[in-house]
Amino acid sequence: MDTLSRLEQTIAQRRAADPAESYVASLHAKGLPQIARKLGEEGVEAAVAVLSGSAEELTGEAADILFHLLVALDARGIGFDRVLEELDRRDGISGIAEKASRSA
Ligand SMILES: N=c1c2ncn([C@@H]3O[C@H](COP(=O)(O)OP(=O)(O)OP(=O)(O)O)[C@@H](O)[C@H]3O)c2ncn1[C@@H]1O[C@H](COP(=O)(O)O)[C@@H](O)[C@H]1O
Repeated sequence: MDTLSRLEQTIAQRRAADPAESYVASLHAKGLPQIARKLGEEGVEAAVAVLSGSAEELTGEAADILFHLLVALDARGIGFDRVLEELDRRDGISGIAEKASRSA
């Protein structure tokens, strides 16, 4: 099993754990707004690391954002396979051409 699939499974298992013992459960206990807030925070931290962080710092922030994205998707009942399907659907469609087709 690949790393993201394993993490997705772990997150789903930890959702209903004791919030005192599980960070995933503690996020759920605080609710969707907190899950969304953490994802936003991690996004900003990753963006800052792109501009001024070391390779190590950016790697850590990238891991944080993937973790918090998986927690958010799980909270909304959306499997990561759906995201991968969407990326597969976009495969070979230039972002420039796609944008132009929207304004046509
Ligand atoms: N990959 C992660 C992971 N990445 C980051 N984090 C946590 O995410 C939090 C990041 O938030 P911050 O850096 O903002 O730190 P903070 O200020 O302490 O956080 P808040 O109190 O603001 O939420 C930290 O507490 C990290 O420990 C993670 N927590 C858990 N996992 C995975 O999830 C699994 C289940 O974790 P538990 O639910 O804790 O058992 C673990 O086995 C890991 O595989």
